Amino acid sequence: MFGLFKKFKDGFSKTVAAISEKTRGIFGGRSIDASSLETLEEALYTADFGVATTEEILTEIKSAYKADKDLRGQQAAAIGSSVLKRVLAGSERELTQAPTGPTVIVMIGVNGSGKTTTSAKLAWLLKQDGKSVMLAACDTFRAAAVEQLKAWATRLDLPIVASHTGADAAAVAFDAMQAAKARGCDYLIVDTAGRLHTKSNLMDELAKIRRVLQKNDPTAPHHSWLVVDGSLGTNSIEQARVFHKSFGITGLVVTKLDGTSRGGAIVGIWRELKLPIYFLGLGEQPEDLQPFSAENYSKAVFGTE
Ligand SMILES: Nc1nc2c(ncn2[C@@H]2O[C@H](COP(=O)(O)OP(=O)(O)OP(=O)(O)O)[C@@H](O)[C@H]2O)c(=O)[nH]1
Repeated sequence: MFGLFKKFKDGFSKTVAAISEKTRGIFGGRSIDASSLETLEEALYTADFGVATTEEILTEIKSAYKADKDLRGQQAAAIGSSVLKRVLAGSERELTQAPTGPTVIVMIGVNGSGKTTTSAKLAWLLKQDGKSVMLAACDTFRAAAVEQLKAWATRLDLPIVASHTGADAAAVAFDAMQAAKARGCDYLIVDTAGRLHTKSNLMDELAKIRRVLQKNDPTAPHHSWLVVDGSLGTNSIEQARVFHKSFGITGLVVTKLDGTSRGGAIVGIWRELKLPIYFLGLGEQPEDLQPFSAENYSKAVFGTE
């Protein structure tokens, strides 16, 4: 659904530029040599592909180079791209709808990771697909968060249940769930306050939100997604691990990849956590949330299309 290769290409342009600057455009067409292999290795580390993936890519390119001293940059890029696709096998997951009632998606993450923006973008995407969506403004902690989501709801013409800053987030979730059911909505997207996984009172709040959703539907929430700031690179892995342990994350959204040269981090995140990646944030506009595609990603970062 919705996948657009151009969005991936544009979204990862900083990562691609960083690799190509370092390697002086190795994938452009000229032949590979020992020194370009070395700079490629450096470039892959800089783009945050991590040790295991960088080694895997290099090993395969080196063995192709051994067999053919005239190996072209484009062939090396195709090898890199196919290694990525292999490593990322199983990482994509399409958003599915629950058999009955609203499918409830809860957005979780540390402060500023992009939860509010992602909630709005996802609602827009689903609306484009003909689904009815309701937003729940459960970030009652950050002063401007409720207004921010309300502004998105107005801009995108979406229903929203909101209260005031400081209100009980679980009470908002309860009301939103009832409203979504009463309206027969296909999806309910619950934005929550940013929190550090070390703050137990805020982690308790998440548990409470989950409990009140379950009062209305024992199978809810159907998705508990951790929204991860991709520009933090592999530093976000440990954070994700702890969230997963204490809350049971069912998937990831990786945001802000358009603003970073560390787009390789996605591979490390997948290798370490093995949590499905549903969507990527590749910009600030509604259409910049894209379903994760290992194929598009692999092609975009190695410029093989
Ligand atoms: N470039 C870019 N910016 C993004 C993306 N996603 C979010 N942002 C920006 O990141 C900033 C923080 O996003 P929010 O959605 O407010 O983050 P949040 O997680 O709701 O923040 P808290 O409620 O404080 O935890 C905003 O300025 C967003 O516009 C993205 O994919 N690309």
